[in-house]
Amino acid sequence: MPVLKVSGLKKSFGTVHAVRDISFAVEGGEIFTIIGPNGAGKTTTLEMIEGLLPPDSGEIAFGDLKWGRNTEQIKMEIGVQPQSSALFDLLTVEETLKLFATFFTRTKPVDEVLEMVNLTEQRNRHVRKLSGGQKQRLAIGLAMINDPGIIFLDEPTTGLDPQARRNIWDIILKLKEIGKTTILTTHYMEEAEKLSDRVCIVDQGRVITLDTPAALIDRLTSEREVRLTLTDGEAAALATEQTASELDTVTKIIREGSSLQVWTTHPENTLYSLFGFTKENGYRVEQISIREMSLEDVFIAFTGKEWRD
Ligand SMILES: Nc1ncnc2c1ncn2[C@@H]1O[C@H](COP(=O)(O)OP(=O)(O)OP(=O)(O)O)[C@@H](O)[C@H]1O
Repeated sequence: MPVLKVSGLKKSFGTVHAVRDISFAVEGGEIFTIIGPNGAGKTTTLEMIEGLLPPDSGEIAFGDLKWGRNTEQIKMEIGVQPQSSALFDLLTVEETLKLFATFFTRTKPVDEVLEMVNLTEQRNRHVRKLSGGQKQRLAIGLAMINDPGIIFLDEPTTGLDPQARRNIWDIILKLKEIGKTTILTTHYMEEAEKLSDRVCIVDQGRVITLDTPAALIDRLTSEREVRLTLTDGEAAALATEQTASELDTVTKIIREGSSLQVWTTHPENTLYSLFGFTKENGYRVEQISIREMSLEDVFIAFTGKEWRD
């Protein structure tokens, strides 16, 4: 049984349809990531699931538990990372954790939480003195203070530098190691690809597609981009372009000077044919590569939009 099942969620604000139709199920222990462009409805979806915002319609079930009927039990089972702007500047890290611990009957020892989010050394530091990354780690610590099974992290790495982002990734992976379920939203494609067991792409309030990062990428790999650069200049590249355009497996070619980008359904066969041609004509190939597909390509293919962080 999934630990969370969401069916047909809808939410409008006046005339804005923030969430039009969102359904998915999350299995225990997975890192489940919702990605989508600005305004796609990610935060609205999370807030409905977290019980902070009532949906206009749709169902949210944590196993057998539902908001309204089992509100107190659900609050014990989930951890929500507060916006770091909601932290109290004049409290220390430890005081903040202890304060949040008073909201719950069951709590994880503060020392363990400090250790998990790597803030043991900063335990006596005031919140206002923390770096952006440290504040975010504290916010994640607050989400785990009641030792929940399911943790919601809404864009935990937005605005952080690459090292601070990686520190947060380590915490998310540690949570997985100890069997927690994490539901994450992010703007960063690389992050979704690296961390997620499954990725749900949302756009305009709807689920566009949902699968493992590898499976999503596989769906696109029927076509690959082969790049080659010839040492013998533009004329050689032109002739090679002509040959490539006659191959059945080639769907698109872009030539810039002596470099070619060739999209093909069969990269190996295409390369054999092109190498045959260049060898026959005495052209030398300086560089060659087959580009790896990324989750970013999947996003563009499914939404028709360029990805911007
Ligand atoms: N309280 C609100 N009142 C009115 N409109 C809202 C409210 N909250 C969200 N919206 C609108 O609903 C849409 C979805 O917003 P939401 O914040 O859920 O998207 P998001 O995917 O989380 O975006 P971002 O990546 O920018 O955080 C947007 O058009 C937003 O302006």
